Amino acid sequence: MVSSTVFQSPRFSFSSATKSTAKPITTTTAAVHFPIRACSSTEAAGSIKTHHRRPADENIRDEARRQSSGNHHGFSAVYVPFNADPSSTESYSLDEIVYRSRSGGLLDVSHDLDALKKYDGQYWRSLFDSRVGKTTWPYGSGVWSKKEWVLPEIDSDDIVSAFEGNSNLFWAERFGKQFLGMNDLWVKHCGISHTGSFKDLGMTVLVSQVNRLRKMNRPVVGVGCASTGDTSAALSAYCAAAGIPSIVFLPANRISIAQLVQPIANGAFVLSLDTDFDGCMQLIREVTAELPIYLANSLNSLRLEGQKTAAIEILQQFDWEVPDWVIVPGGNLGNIYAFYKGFHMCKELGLVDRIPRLVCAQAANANPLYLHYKSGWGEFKPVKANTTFASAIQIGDPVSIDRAVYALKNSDGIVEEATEEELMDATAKADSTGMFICPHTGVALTALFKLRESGVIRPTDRTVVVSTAHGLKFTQSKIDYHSKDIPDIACRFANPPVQVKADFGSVMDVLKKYLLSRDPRC
Ligand SMILES: Cc1ncc(COP(=O)(O)O)c(C=O)c1O
Ligand SMILES: N[C@@H](CCOP(=O)(O)O)C(=O)O
Repeated sequence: MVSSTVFQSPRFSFSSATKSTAKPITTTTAAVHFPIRACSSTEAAGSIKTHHRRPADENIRDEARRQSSGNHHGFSAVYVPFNADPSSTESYSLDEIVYRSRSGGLLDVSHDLDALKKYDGQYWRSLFDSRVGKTTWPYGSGVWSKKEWVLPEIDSDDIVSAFEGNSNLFWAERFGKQFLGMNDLWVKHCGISHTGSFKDLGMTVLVSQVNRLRKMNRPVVGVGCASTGDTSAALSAYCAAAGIPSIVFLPANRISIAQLVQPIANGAFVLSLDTDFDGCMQLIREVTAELPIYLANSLNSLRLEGQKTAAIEILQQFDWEVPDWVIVPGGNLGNIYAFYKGFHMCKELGLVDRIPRLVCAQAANANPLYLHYKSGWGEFKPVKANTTFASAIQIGDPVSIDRAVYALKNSDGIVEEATEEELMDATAKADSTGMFICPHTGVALTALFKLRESGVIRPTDRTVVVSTAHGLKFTQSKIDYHSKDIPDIACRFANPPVQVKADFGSVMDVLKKYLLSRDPRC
């Protein structure tokens, strides 16, 4: 007999290749200068075997410092107004503390592409491939393995990293076949990461730059963010690792316990505010304009430099073949632009010859981008975001709206939405095939279901769904679903535990019934 009371049972503790003519970049691996040329990854791996272990009293940061060859290649980046008129000359050093352009618009980190183009696509592919899976500082990180494209001028010694990135690209074989008739469906597990979400990719870059600014005696006493949970978790962890004070503004009672406890445990100064995320965002912007607190939300374009590496990684994991679709759940809308930027840079610099079509997926309860798209990109109107199980994207007035629109227009993109029932059903279906995804990934999967049903995405299209956070951060939503404890939602795929008397006969009866129901011959 199935009963929701079994969730109190102690057994179910639910209740609680062309060679470049330019001089090669010298990168350090284990103990020697390792000139990376346009070589295959096998060649690179072969060289590693000859390396000696570093001296016992030296750590990997010391080793990188000793071997540092500096940035002799002239790679550089500056802030420029986002989507600026080509005639604009406005730009700022990344060592300035600036989040907005003179006209109040967004900024973008602009790389010296001419310098990067001195090396061809094969060169960059080989360089990036040669760094995967190593422990060399800082290239062991999936973000810093692309350092020349991220923050080319930062000293490796200033980098704060947990060797984030290099996340699993999972072939969703059974889910794709059973529910979607798809053969080439993949999930990029960005949530399998240091603090359990893709925010680590951006935060390693932002906190590293803050570390550099503080060493330069710039007025940065702490770093602050507004958060629906994941940004604050990443910020507090990276700041704690570097000994930098972090301050987080959280909307009271709107984030999961697992997310709340992360900044608390990492020693952040946590303000729980009686407002929603948009209210917190407004407050942190006002506060960072007055106090020496550096803004860590994705309004700060530094973050997106790290996040864009997930797109590069996807290409790399497909051996530099381009997928047809990439689906990303969207809230404050920095990430969809970060993906666009990563793909676009790879095309611009000759690593690939096209970019995938992007889909941004929103919860119907917090869908300002979807409404904007449906209006034919008319006038953008923020909304009051309602409660959603996808709580990290409960955002009504996204700061990166202009970036998202740009990314979608330039990738022949689509915006979809998911109701609460759709996103929870999609999550349960995915989990039933061995995943354990967060509700935001459920939003992205719902978009995929809809685009498959309408025939826009074809059965053979290579499709990547970006999973943005670890499912373990959102267990309460799964408990509610599998308890069938959600008003107005049928919870059709719930799988509650069965309460059964602790005697052999009762257990056998239940098991026989179950096995019969599962026997394909019956
Ligand atoms: C788990 C999760 N998924 C998706 C998003 C959306 O990312 P973005 O705000 O960059 O659109 C966020 C944060 O907003 C998040 O925390
Ligand atoms: N989901 C985010 C919301 C803030 O987004 P950000 O990318 O602008 O920091 C969070 O986890 O706080």
